Amino acid sequence: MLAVHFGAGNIGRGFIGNLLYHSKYETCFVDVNSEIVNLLNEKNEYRVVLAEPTQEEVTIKNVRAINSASNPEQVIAAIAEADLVTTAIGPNILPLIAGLIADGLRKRVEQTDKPLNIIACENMIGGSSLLKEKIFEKLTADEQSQFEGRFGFPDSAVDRIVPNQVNVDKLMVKVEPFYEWVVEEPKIIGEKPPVKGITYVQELVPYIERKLFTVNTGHALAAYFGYYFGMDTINHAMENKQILELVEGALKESGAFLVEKYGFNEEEHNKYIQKIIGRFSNSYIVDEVTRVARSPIRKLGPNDRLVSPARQYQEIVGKNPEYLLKGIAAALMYGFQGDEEAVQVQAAINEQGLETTIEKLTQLDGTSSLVKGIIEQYHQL
Ligand SMILES: NC(=O)C1=CN([C@@H]2O[C@H](COP(=O)(O)OP(=O)(O)OC[C@H]3O[C@@H](n4cnc5c(N)ncnc54)[C@H](O)[C@@H]3O)[C@@H](O)[C@H]2O)C=CC1
Ligand SMILES: O=P(O)(O)OC[C@H]1O[C@](O)(CO)[C@@H](O)[C@@H]1O
Repeated sequence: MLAVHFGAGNIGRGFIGNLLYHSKYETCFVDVNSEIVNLLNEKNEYRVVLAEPTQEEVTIKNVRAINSASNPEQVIAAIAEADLVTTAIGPNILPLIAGLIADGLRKRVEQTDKPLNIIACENMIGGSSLLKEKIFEKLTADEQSQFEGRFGFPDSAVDRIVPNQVNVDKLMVKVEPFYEWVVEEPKIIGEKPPVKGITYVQELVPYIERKLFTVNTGHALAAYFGYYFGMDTINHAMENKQILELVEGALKESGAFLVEKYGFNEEEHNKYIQKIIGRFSNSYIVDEVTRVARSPIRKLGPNDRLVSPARQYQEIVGKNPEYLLKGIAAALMYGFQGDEEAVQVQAAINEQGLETTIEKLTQLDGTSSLVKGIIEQYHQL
């Protein structure tokens, strides 16, 4: 079985590639980083090390790679033959690979009528659906109806913390032991990809909201408050009592609406929160706050990990959240010069003012109590 995976980065090698290998796939990575592509083709294997006391190590074999910038025709040929296509490249990059995938699918229909599933493994709601939309924009109406029944784009939720790392062995990747990959079954076309480690569910939304608004909300808050209080890494931030309380406070707020909305068991959900806080505090992982805080414009978006839980808390619980709004304020203050989006946010606040910037980024109404609450928290910080 052949899997074509876009993005040979942390999640690509450390998580998805790992599961694909253990499920007997040959994995063809597609990336634009020529160093990583060349190394993968030279070695055809790499190591994954677990960030825990045992430092257990596995060797992932049966891998190769294609540089899509220089060899797009090879990517097209690989998609035409693939049994599964996956991505872990970042939400902002998905639209950029849509044309190449569309060409691959065109070639495939000339060669075979075998169905294919394309699964985006990104930190976002509806990643595969977005990729489908962008691919379908490239197609004629006839192609759209032909592709509709043949290619599935099930959405998915992926959870595994893999920090940025510089290792002597450049292919080696250190990952936390925990992982979860949930895929929506109804949108699969043909047989379910037999990947050991995928949990197939009938309805993904509760899983992805629980994950995004707990793991990613808490992580982002640890990063934004960590940066605000001058911390370098997430586990150092979590050692700070004040930050721990702020993160726990926000997760109790997101938990309150998640439990109400989806009927999760409250006690189980509290255990889930504590488990996640434990994962953030893993001292075997050196995860810089600037990685977890990256791309604040994306993270301040209306459907992302900060604004969506704040809005849903207000709608479902019936009052303004406190910690989530404080977290949004901390994200607005994030001024790391090495992050282009952080620089843009600071410039927007200086040039257009706080309220207009909040409105533009979050798409919340400037007169709403949520925006007023964010402004109040911003001035208190
Ligand atoms: N690192 C983590 O702990 C987690 C990350 N994620 C999500 O997984 C996705 C990937 O994140 P990471 O692996 O951490 O990022 P990363 O930066 O380590 O890897 C991304 C890879 O995509 C490649 N890439 C960029 N543009 C490309 C293009 N046009 N075509 C092909 N490849 C391209 C890059 O060269 C890089 O190797 C993101 O959506 C992230 O939110 C999800 C869960 C956990
Ligand atoms: O990858 P994003 O969306 O920038 O979010 C940052 C953080 O969220 C996580 O992916 C957790 O799932 C972190 O490991 C991580 O990097």
